[in-house]
Amino acid sequence: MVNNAGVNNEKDWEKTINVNLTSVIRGTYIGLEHMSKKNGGQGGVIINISSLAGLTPAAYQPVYSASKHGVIGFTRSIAALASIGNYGVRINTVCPAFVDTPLLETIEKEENMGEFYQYKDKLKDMMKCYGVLDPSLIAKGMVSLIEDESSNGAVMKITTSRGIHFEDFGAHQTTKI
Ligand SMILES: NC(=O)C1=CN([C@@H]2O[C@H](COP(=O)(O)OP(=O)(O)OC[C@H]3O[C@@H](n4cnc5c(N)ncnc54)[C@H](O)[C@@H]3O)[C@@H](O)[C@H]2O)C=CC1
Ligand SMILES: CC/C=C\C[C@H](O)C(=O)/C=C/C=C/C=C\C=C\[C@@H](O)C/C=C\CCC(=O)O
Repeated sequence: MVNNAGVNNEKDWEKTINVNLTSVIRGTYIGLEHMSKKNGGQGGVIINISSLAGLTPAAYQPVYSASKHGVIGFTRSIAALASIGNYGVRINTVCPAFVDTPLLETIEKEENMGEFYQYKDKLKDMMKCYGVLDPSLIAKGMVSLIEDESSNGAVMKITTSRGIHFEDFGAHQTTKI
């Protein structure tokens, strides 16, 4: 199961939270209800789509970034639970940088960018600097996650400079305290 739907809308930012985060949580719970071996399901893989903006600050997309940070926190947590509870379901996050899809056109619209519309050229400069990925590379990353039985909870990043790779949260998968 892939929870992929997403919007970039800083003007209607509640919608961004609803679509990008609330729906991912709801979708994951529905998926687990059907897939978890605890419920008589056959197991499987759930992939939740976040973004590189879920790992770094995004100055002109603060709520988009918050929603994507939320996806990572929720997914890593529920993946840990799935492992402890022997659900037989692996759950992962994928964080692409810019990808060549209609989503990128939203930066040209005041109705999406709201007060951050004035910074649209800065976002375009970022795209020029970091490049724009072909969607096929995201599909390739997802297939490799589905095939890799050892990576429950892992956060995959996909960038033009480093290709498909993983965020390193350290051996204990947590922060220093
Ligand atoms: N394009 C990019 O640069 C990047 C995109 N992403 C994420 O990838 C995912 C896919 O986005 P893209 O294909 O790039 O954008 P897109 O705009 O081409 O596709 C988004 C899809 O979400 C669906 N959607 C939006 N609101 C919905 C709703 N309320 N109910 C059901 N479906 C809804 C749309 O119908 C559309 O099919 C999103 O979660 C996005 O945040 C992550 C990183 C980079
Ligand atoms: C603008 C349209 C809406 C969303 C696009 C997408 O979801 C998004 O947020 C894309 C972000 C792309 C970021 C690209 C580069 C970012 C660079 C640095 O800030 C990241 C720094 C470190 C990552 C290093 C790595 O592990 O590769």
